[in-house]
Amino acid sequence: MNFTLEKSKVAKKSSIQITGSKSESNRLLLLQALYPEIQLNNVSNSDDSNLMIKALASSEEVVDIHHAGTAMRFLTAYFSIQEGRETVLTGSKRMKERPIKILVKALQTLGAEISYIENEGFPPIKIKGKKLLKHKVSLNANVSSQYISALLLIASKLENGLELTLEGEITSVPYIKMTLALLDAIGVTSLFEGQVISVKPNTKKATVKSLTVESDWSSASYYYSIVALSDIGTEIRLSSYKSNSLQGDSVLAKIYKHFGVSTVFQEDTVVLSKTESNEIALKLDLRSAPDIAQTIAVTCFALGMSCDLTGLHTLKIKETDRLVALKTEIKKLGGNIEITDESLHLKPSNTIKDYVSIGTYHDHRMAMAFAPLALRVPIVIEEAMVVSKSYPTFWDDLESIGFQINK
Ligand SMILES: O=C(O)C1=C[C@@H](OP(=O)(O)O)[C@@H](O)[C@H](O)C1
Ligand SMILES: C=C(OP(=O)(O)O)C(=O)O
Repeated sequence: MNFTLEKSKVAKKSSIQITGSKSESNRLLLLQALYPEIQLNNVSNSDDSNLMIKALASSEEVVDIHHAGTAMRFLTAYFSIQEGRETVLTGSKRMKERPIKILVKALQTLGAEISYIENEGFPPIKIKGKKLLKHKVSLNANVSSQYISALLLIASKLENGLELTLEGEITSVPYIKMTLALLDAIGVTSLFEGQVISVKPNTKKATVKSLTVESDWSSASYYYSIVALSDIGTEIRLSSYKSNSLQGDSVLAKIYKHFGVSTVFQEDTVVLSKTESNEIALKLDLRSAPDIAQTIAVTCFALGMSCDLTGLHTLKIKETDRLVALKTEIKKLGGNIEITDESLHLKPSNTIKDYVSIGTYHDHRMAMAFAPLALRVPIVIEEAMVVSKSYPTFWDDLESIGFQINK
């Protein structure tokens, strides 16, 4: 269903409760399957986390994880060590286009039995779970960090642990560090030095009984954009966040200073407020925070700023080719935008066309990144419920702060 967002204005002060990080939740859900004594609080209510919960509880042969990339990658590793179990792991049409060969090859090197059902290198795959006896493997680290996290998550349950050698430039590094920090939190020892990560085997129980997931910073990005496009003095409070986050997207606090958004932590609440800003151009390398590229590009466009974003090589294999999708939709709005295989360049423009119908391409972040434009012009968001992949209550939350949405 398409939603029309009339030109809106947000309340001067408002509060939003976002649920747990999808990335932290999907890691911890897998770790909970390996260490059942762990209890989790504030787990993400996203479709992707619900699919992860369902998949881990399923005893069916076919497990369908729809659009959930982390679930696809993490479960490939998980089912590889479920001795005696045969699983077919499949997903949506787009999932069948998202590469998985680097991970499958690494698992096969460790001894896993995995075969391709349709196209070599892509889901669906058939996994015969068994004990993996090898512990050393090298893999290309420049395509997706999810392959590395997947291996690290099962590493402590391998007989000799794991020694991973990362080849090439390591992409999305904070997500790898998040995985290692969560392993550390349950008592698993690891070391990340240069291009090598090693994880010790662990036959003991987890050293903690319960863990609380921090709320999702990628979801917070849309409120950063909303505050950036609002009047000076506008304030939005988001809970439950930490200043020492494991999520790389918490770099938003630093980045949005360029747009006049200040971030203050008050206990577990983060307070965003709009202040003066005179910046007219932004240059950023986003290889550590790819999921906020769409939000930032749209904020710059709305503010009539020029922007050069680099380090975007992973965007082509996400829910859609996000570089092409951004170019197509920003051009429809009247923007002057160019892209390469790893970058995006936006020239300043001072008009935005109204009632443009924004295509979302089965990508939650296309819908959410363009929504703040309703603070400038009326806009239509196609297939608006795609947001449920990471943030099911997004539209209700936007209405609660003043957005006028015709559903
Ligand atoms: O490990 C994770 O939770 C994620 C890693 C990133 O993927 P890449 O490493 O493929 O860039 C990110 O884009 C994705 O949304 C979540
Ligand atoms: C890329 C994303 O998710 P995934 O790779 O897990 O599908 C995302 O949430 O932006």
